[in-house]
Amino acid sequence: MKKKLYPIAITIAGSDSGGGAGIEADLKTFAALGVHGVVALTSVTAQNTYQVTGIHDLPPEMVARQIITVWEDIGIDAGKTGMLSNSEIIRAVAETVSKLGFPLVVDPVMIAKSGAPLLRPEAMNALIKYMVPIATVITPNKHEAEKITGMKINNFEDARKAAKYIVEELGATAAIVKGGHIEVGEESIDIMYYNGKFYEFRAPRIVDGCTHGTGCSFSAAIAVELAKGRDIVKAVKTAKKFITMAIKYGVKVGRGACPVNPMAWIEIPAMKYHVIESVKEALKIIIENQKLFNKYIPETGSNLVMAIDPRYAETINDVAGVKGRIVRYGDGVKIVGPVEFGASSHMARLVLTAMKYDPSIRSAMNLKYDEKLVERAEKKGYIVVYIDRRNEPEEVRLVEGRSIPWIMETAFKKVKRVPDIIYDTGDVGKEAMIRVLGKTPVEVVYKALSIIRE
Ligand SMILES: Nc1ncnc2c1ncn2[C@@H]1O[C@H](COP(=O)(O)OP(=O)(O)OP(=O)(O)O)[C@@H](O)[C@H]1O
Ligand SMILES: Cc1ncc(COP(=O)(O)O)c(N)n1
Repeated sequence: MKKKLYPIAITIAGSDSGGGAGIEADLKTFAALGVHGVVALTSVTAQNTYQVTGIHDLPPEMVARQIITVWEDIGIDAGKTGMLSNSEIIRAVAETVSKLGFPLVVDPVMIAKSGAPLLRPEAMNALIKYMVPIATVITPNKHEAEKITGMKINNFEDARKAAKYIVEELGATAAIVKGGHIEVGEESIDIMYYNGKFYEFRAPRIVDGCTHGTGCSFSAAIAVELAKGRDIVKAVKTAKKFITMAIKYGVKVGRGACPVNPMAWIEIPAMKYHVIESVKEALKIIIENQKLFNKYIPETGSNLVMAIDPRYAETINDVAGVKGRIVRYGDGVKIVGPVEFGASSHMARLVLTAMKYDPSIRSAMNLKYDEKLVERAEKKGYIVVYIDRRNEPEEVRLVEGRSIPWIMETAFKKVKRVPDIIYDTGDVGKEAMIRVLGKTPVEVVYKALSIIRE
C-alpha cells in the first residue's frame, strides 16, 4: 500500500475555552506528531484552568454531520473521542463511527481535573453500551475504570483485572488503565490488556509539571500513531513518551491545573537546531577575525555558548557550545570540535544563572583578562562588573560547579541587572577572565570584537 503523506486523525470532543484540554489539546497533539487534524465538536465549554462555568452541547445530528462531511472529502485514518456529554451524542457518534469503521481511541471523559462533570449521569450506561465495544483502545483513569467496571481499583493487580474485564466482557479491543492515581510512586505506570496479554508503560512521575489535558493529549497521540498505521503497542509507547514531555514542559498559565504542552515535542528539537545554527554563525565571525581574537583566547581556551529558550532550559545539556573549546592556533584561532549541547560546563552555568535574572540573556563568551579590554568596555558604556575571587566563600569553593553561579549572582547584586561584562583578575589556580554576555552569540561576538579592536 502506498504510504500517505498526510494521515488524517479526527477528534470527536468538546472545546476547552482555556486551550488546555479537549479539541484544543488534541489538535496541538495532531500537529506536533505530524498528521492533519480534523474535528467533530460535541460541546462548547466555558472553562479555565480551575473551573467550568458553562456547557453547551451541540445537537447530535450536527456532531454526526461533521464526521460524515469530513469523511466524504478528506477521509479519516483514525480517531479519538473525548467529552461526549450526553447519551444522544454518544449514540450518534457510535452509530456514525461504526458505519465508517476507522480505528477509534475512546477517552472516557467523565470529570474535568477541576472537578466539573463533563458526562451527564444518565449517559454512563450509554458510554459503556455503545462506546466501549467500538473502541480499538480505551483509556480510562482509575476513577473512570471503576465506573465502567463497577470494580474498586486500589493497586496494579486491580487495574489488570479491570483492563481485562473491559476487553473480555465489555468488548474493547485494548484497554489501558492509566496509573496517574494508582500506587503513586516514582513512576507513572499504565496497564494495558490487549490480545490476551498484559503490557506496562512506565515513565518517571513528574511532580512540578502540568496535568490539565493529559488524558486528552495522551489519547490523541495514540490516535495519531494508529492513523499512521502503527500497531497498538507501538502507538501507546510513543504516546507515553509524548505525554511525559508534554507534562514536564507544561504551559505555566492560570491559577488552577496548568495545561500540558504538546508543542514541546517539536519545539525543543526546533529550538536546538536554531541554537546550533546561531552559534555556528557567530563562530564564522570569530574565524573571519581570528588574528584579532588570537591574543585574547585564555590558556584554558574560550567557549561561546547559547541556551535554548528559558521556558525549556534546565541543565548544561540545554546549552550548546564548542566541544574542545576555541583555542589559539598559530597567529589565529582554532574551533576544536563541533557545536554540541552539553559541550560546555563553565560558560553554560554562567548563562543558566544569568537567565534566572534576565531570560533574554542566553549567550556568553570568555576572553583572557587584559586591563585594556576592561578600559575600552567602560569607555564604550557597557555595564562592567569586577568580581574579587578572593571573596569567594569557602562553601562555594568546595562544591564543584558553584563558583560560576556565585560570580553571576554577585555581579547581579552589584548592578541590579545582568552586566555586559563580568571580569576577575584570578586567584590561586584560577586564570583571570573576562566574560561577555548577550542575547545571541552574534551579539556577544560583536561586543567582544568592539573591545578587542583598538
Ligand atoms: N504526574 C505525572 N507524571 C508523569 N505522567 C503522568 C502524570 N500524571 C499523569 N501521567 C500520565 O499521563 C497519561 C494521561 O493520564 P491522565 O491524567 O489521563 O490519567 P490519570 O493521571 O490516571 O488520571 P487523571 O485524569 O484523573 O489525572 C497517562 O499515561 C498517565 O500515566
Ligand atoms: C472539553 C474538555 N474535554 C476534556 C477535559 C478533561 O481534561 P482534564 O481532566 O485534564 O480537565 C476537559 N477539562 N474539557
